[in-house]
Amino acid sequence: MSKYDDLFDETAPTDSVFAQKDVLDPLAEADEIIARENQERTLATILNGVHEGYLPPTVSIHGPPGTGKTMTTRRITSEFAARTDLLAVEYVNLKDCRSIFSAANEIHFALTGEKRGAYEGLDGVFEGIWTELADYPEWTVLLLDEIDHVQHDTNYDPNEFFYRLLRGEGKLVRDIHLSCWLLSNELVTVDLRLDSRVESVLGDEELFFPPYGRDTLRAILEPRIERAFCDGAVPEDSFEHGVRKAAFHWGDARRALRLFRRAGEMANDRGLDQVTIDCLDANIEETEREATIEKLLSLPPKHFTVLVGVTDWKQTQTGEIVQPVTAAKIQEDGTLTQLDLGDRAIRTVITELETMGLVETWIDSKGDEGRVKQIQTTFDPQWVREAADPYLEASDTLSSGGD
Ligand SMILES: Nc1ncnc2c1ncn2[C@@H]1O[C@H](COP(=O)(O)OP(=O)(O)OP(=O)(O)O)[C@@H](O)[C@H]1O
Repeated sequence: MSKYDDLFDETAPTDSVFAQKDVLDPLAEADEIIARENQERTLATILNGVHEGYLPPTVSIHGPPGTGKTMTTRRITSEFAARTDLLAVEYVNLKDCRSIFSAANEIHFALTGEKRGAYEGLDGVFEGIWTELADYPEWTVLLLDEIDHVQHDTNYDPNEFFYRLLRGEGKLVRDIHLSCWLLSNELVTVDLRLDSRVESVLGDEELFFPPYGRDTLRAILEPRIERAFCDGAVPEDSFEHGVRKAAFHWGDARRALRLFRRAGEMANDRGLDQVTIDCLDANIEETEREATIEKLLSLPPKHFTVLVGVTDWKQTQTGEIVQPVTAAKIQEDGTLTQLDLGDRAIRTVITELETMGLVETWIDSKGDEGRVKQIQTTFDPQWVREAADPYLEASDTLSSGGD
């Protein structure tokens, strides 16, 4: 027997708690969309506008991660398109687009299967988009997922991108009816500094997907847990506990699925035949850490930099991060000077970070200094440090020293 025979024998699933683990993969198509009837109805009503000759130029679909935005929007648009020749739908994910040009090129690719060379510029890409769309059905819905990843870059301004997409000459000349549905978590407009001509179109139609509460998460998870695990492997009290924790911490179906998958893996590792409450609890912190780091990585540069300022201004000799801090202390941070953020800008960003639930603030009376705002992260500040390297790697703005 080779060492690999032993290895594979040792790691082979015997007495696994799982019956069909892939049912817990959030990318697997859910059979049914649960508890999004209102959103489905709103989107269906918008789509039915084609029978009256009108679709809004934009529909902003926003809400926290894992709340069913992508799944609901893709399903309803494709079901509608399958029932009429009047409308086509295309889906583009902009998550990995690091520049305005690459975002436009990604749309070009979705429509034509090809990308344009950088030398053709935004003009070339949009010309290609309009030429292709001219041969599409009368109406096209373009789903632009993770639109909040589009950022200022050194060559183009997002206003330019949105203006061309929504109002472009090439589109008008060819009389193309395009409705752009913009899917995002939050803050599409905050860091883009969009001008009023673009903002007025972006504000067209809005649809919010709130986080899931306990009952909805239970309804989403129940059929999947039942299929994913062996009979009796997830006792009622463990299931309820997991649902309650997931609703409390995230309200996010994707993370809830991940939590149960991990807890099941832990039960297997421990040789248990049931997923215990302990297995769930042990994985909550890890899922929370991943969730927060994911959120940090999707922040605009100035928000991320201010968080670095909040967590980085002072450490003890053992490397412990000292919190809370004041806005004045944050300003002492070197990276902030690179981005040239003034006192007011920092305060605005802090308020936005607070709205996102990433920091908490309070006012302290400091004798002669008067009243001073104290700021600290709502999560383990070390996670900002963990996110820093991958963030810098992906960011043109910060790694090149600001724009
Ligand atoms: N209402 C629901 N019914 C059934 N499954 C759901 C529902 N909402 C979410 N899910 C599950 O969670 C996964 C994640 O949902 P989805 O990708 O639609 O979230 P999202 O809001 O677009 O997230 P993000 O903002 O991170 O892109 C889905 O693939 C599906 O497995």
